[in-house]
Amino acid sequence: MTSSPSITTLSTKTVSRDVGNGMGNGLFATGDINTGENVLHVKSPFAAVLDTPRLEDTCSACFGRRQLEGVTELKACTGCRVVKYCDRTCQAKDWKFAHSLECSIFQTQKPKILPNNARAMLRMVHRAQKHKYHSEEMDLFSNLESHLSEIQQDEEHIGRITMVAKAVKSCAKTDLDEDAIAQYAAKLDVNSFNLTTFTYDRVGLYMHPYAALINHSCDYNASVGFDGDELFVKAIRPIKKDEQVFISYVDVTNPTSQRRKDLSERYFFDCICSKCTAEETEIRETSEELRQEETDALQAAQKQATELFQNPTTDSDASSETIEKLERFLHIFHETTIWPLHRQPYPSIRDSLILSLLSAGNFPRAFLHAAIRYMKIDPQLYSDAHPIRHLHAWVVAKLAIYLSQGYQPTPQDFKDPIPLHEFGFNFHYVIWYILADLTSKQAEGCTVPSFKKLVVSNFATVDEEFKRNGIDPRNAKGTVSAEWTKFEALINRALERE
Ligand SMILES: C[S@@+](CC[C@H](N)C(=O)[O-])C[C@H]1O[C@@H](n2cnc3c(N)ncnc32)[C@H](O)[C@@H]1O
Repeated sequence: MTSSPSITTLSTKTVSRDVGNGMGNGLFATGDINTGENVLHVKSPFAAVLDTPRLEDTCSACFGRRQLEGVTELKACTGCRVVKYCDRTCQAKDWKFAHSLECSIFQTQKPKILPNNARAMLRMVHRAQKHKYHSEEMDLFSNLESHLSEIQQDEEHIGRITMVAKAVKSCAKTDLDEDAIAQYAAKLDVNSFNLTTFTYDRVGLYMHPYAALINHSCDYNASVGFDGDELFVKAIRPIKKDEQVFISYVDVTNPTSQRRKDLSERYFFDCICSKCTAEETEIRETSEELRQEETDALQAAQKQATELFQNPTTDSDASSETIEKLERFLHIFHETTIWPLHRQPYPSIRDSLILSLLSAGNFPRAFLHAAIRYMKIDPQLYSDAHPIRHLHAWVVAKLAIYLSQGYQPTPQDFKDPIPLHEFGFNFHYVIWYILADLTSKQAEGCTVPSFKKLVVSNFATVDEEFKRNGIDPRNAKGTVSAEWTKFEALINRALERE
C-alpha cells in the first residue's frame, strides 16, 4: 500500500510503501528530484532532545541555531534549571512543545539529570497522552520497526532498554506499562537520527516517524541535515520518479566489514547494497595484485591502527600526547607509501587530529590538515553536492580568515613542521576562491538554509573587502590562480613531511 502523508508540518516528494525483501517500509520519489532539492522537510520534530553535556551550552529550543547566528548568553529555565534558552521566544516555544509537561519531573530528579533517550521518551509519552500528535504521526510511529525480539536475545541490550523504561515509568505521568514504554525505547534506538547543528556538530537525538521510514544504502542518494529543530533530507544526486530514497546510517567511508558490523549491531540487518557487493570483489582482486612486501606493509600499518582504535581518544582531546599519537599514526600510513590518503582509518585519524589541534589552539597546523582534507581527500570520498564536502571547505576558509586577521603565532607555532610564516601564499585570494566556489555550488549543495546563508554572507564580506581596495578578483584570474598554485604547493609540502 502507498501513502502520502497529510501531516501539516511536513512537506515531501515521497510516498511510503512496503519494499519487500526484508526491508520493511521505505520512501519512494513521487517525481524526479534534482540534486540539492528537498526530498523531505519536517518543520517540527516528533521528539528532539540535547545530549546531556550540551544542556549546559546549547539552547534546548533552537538547538544552537541562534547561538551560531550571534546569541551569546543562555538563560536557564527558572523552574528546573536543567534546560537553557536563548531568550523568552525560545523558552515559550519549548514550553508549548513539551517542557510544560516535564519541568516538574526534572525538578524532582535533581541533582540527577535523565539521559537523552529517557528525556526523549518522556516527551513522546506525554505529548501522545495530551493528543499533541497528528493521528497519522501516531500511526506511523506505531508501525515502525522496533527489533524488540532481536534485542531480547542480547542480555546487555535488553538490560539497557528495561532500565530506561523503568526510569521513565517511575517518573512519567502515564498509564502505559513498562513493556509499552520499552517498545518506545527500542523504536527510538532503531529510528532516531543524530541531531546536529547547521554546521554539522552533533548535539542530541531527533525522532520523526515519517523521516524514520528512509532505509539505508552505502550507495545512498540523499543526505540528512538539521537547521535548528527542522529536518531536511536532500537529494545528493538526481533521484528518478518511483526510485527508493536511501540515506546512510553509518560512516560509509569505513571498509565493508566495519559497515556491516555497525549496521547489524544497531539496525539488525546485513547490507547487500551494490557498494558492499562491489567492494568485496575489488578487495579480493586488489590483494591478488599486491606484491608480498606491499601486503606486509599494509598489514603492519593496519595492525598499528587497530591498536589505536582499541584505545580511542575523545575527539577533541587537546593534550600534546594525543596530538603526538595521532601524528605518529598518520606517519605510519604515510610511510607505507601505498596506503591511499582517503582509505580508512587514515582520514578518520586526520579528522580527530584537526579537532585536537583546534582544541589545543594550534590553528596553523589545524589549517594545514584541514586543507589536505579539503584538497586531497574529500574529492575522493564525497560528491560535489555532499554536505561534508561543503562543511570541510568552510572550515578551511574560516581558519584562513582567522589566521589572516592578526593571528599572533605562539612559540609552539615556530616549532611546527611548516611554520605559519613559511606558508607563502596570499590568504585573501585563497579565501576568496574557496568562498566563491562554495557560493557558486549552493543551489546544488545539500547543506541546510542557515549554512548556505552563512557561506553567502561571508563571501559577500570578503568580496566587499576586495572591492574597497579597488580589486575585483574575478578580473584578476592570473593572480588568483598563482596564489592557488602556491597554496597547492604548501599542501604537497605538508604531505611530504607527514
Ligand atoms: C530507520 S528504520 C527504516 C524503516 C523501516 N524499513 C520500517 O519499515 O520501519 C531501520 C530499519 O529498516 C530496515 N532496513 C533499513 N535499511 C535496510 C537495508 N538496506 N536492508 C535491509 N533492511 C533495512 C532494518 O530493519 C532497520 O533496522
